[in-house]
Amino acid sequence: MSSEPLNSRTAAVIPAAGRGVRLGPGAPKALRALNGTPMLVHAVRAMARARAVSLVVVVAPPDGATEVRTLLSGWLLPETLDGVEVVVVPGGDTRQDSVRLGLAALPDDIGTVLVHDAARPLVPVETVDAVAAAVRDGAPAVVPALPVADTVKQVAAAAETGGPEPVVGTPDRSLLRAVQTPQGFARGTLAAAHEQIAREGEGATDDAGMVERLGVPVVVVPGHEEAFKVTRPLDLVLAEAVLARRRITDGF
Ligand SMILES: Nc1ccn([C@@H]2O[C@H](COP(=O)(O)OP(=O)(O)OP(=O)(O)O)[C@@H](O)[C@H]2O)c(=O)n1
Ligand SMILES: C[C@](O)(CO)[C@H](O)COP(=O)(O)O
Repeated sequence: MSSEPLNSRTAAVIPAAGRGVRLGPGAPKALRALNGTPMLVHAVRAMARARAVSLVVVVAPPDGATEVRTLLSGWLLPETLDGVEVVVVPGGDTRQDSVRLGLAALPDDIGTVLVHDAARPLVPVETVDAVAAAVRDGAPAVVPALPVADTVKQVAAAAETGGPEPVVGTPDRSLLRAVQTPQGFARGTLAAAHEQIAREGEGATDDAGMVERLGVPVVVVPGHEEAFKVTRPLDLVLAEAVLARRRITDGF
């Protein structure tokens, strides 16, 4: 069982401080529009719609917190947020730093934390609810994930030759999962994982990976195809197509 008090609240931390280098030149990725609405606004709405979430901490580019605050106050009218509070703090040089800075902004009564990439703006609310429920049911760390569709090859550590890379193995695909966000945590577990990683000076590309290094169990719940990460230009095309379909089928 989780050691979090039963009456504690759930917050979502949204790291949104990345540049979006792989997306190509332009504004920071989280501020770029999808069908006219900034990606970050979609992401905040996705978190605020979740039953459990009562606070959203947006981690803005290090020098962009004021701009992001202004942008969000224009897009997110309080009456559309159903009482969910939105706070903006400046981020850091890496995703890991940004999440740590977001965690530092949480009030004491937050016991469950969902960490969600601004770059996954279209995650369905059912996925967010499932992650939050699994944490509140006692799992200290929960990741949504999908089976891997491609066969995956492991290659040798980068050679300097620039020639073809030698394959050293083919992991059993049925045991692999592609993980998404939001990843959900008992707050104490996530804070301890970030503290350990910062002390050891190591890096990790996701928060659950840090928790694994603590030796704390991480569990997987089903992810969703629409929770994909907008990383490269083609992902923008897919995201806008999903939004256009939602407008027809769901009316938003
Ligand atoms: N210093 C950073 C770097 C990344 N992120 C956030 O982490 C999430 C996942 O990162 P990714 O998709 O890799 O975004 P970028 O770092 O912006 O992309 P790229 O690597 O292409 O520059 C994004 O919401 C991004 O804004 C962050 O908050 N702070
Ligand atoms: C957290 C994450 O989205 C899980 O898939 C991913 O690890 C972020 O990685 P990136 O290198 O910042 O794209």
